[in-house]
Amino acid sequence: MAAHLSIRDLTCRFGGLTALDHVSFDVMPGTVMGLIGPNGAGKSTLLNCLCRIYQPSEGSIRFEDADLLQTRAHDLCRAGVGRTFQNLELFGEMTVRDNVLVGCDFRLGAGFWSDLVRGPKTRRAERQATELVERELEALRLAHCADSIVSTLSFGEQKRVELARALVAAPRLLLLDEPAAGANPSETEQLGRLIRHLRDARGLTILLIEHDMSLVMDVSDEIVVLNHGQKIAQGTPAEIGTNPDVIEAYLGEDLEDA
Ligand SMILES: Nc1ncnc2c1ncn2[C@@H]1O[C@H](COP(=O)(O)OP(=O)(O)OP(=O)(O)O)[C@@H](O)[C@H]1O
Repeated sequence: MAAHLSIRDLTCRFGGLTALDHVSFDVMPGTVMGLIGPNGAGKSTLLNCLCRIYQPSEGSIRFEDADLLQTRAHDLCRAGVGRTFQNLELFGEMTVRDNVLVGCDFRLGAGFWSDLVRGPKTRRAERQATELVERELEALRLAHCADSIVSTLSFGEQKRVELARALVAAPRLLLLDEPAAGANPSETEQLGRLIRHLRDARGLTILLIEHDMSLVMDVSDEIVVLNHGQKIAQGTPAEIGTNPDVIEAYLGEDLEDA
């Protein structure tokens, strides 16, 4: 089976600092790849290269048939790549429903002239968007608070709003940037179930960047470990949990208990 996401020799330098050093790995369709590493390992840099925020110095990133390095940041959604953010990037004073509706923007635009006069195409697109949003709110157990102002919700609910907004755009690759940061243990457990559901029921390919080792070990099919910008290991959670190089890199953190 061909890889869904293929990263080859990805290298990113900031002046004299090599934040990513010839990192290569593949993510297979419909699997969860965990990306871990101690602070400063290069995880965010890799995500920023994927999201076209940083321009790597060398290497390639292919997703399906596309060269992602030729894709502009604002076209990633159209290319099938969705993401959530480490620090929630929501419109705090808007309702849950309106926040999620924002995610439909590219998918259902009817065109400038139709939108201007609110023609039939635009009205059809609006109906479709409403249906999509309601479906996603239901799926993510947010229907009960659809009309609530986002900033009044719990942290876990806000995380689900962000996820719903990414999902209405029907991504095929989902990038999750520390989704468990700030979540309590029960929210993290729910998140794990949700990630597995997105993989198993929707067939999404997921790249999960996460510090919470219990979540990564729980949901990942495979894990890539970075340290000082280099890939030091790749394998199943069981292999990674007992890998001496990984344990060495995480000295002080108990991987086996995670
Ligand atoms: N825009 C930048 N300019 C200069 N250096 C940067 C920049 N972004 C990241 N770095 C450096 O690159 C290295 C990797 O950082 P990065 O944020 O990718 O690590 P990380 O694994 O995400 O760490 P953390 O888990 O702490 O978020 C660090 O030494 C960091 O200081």
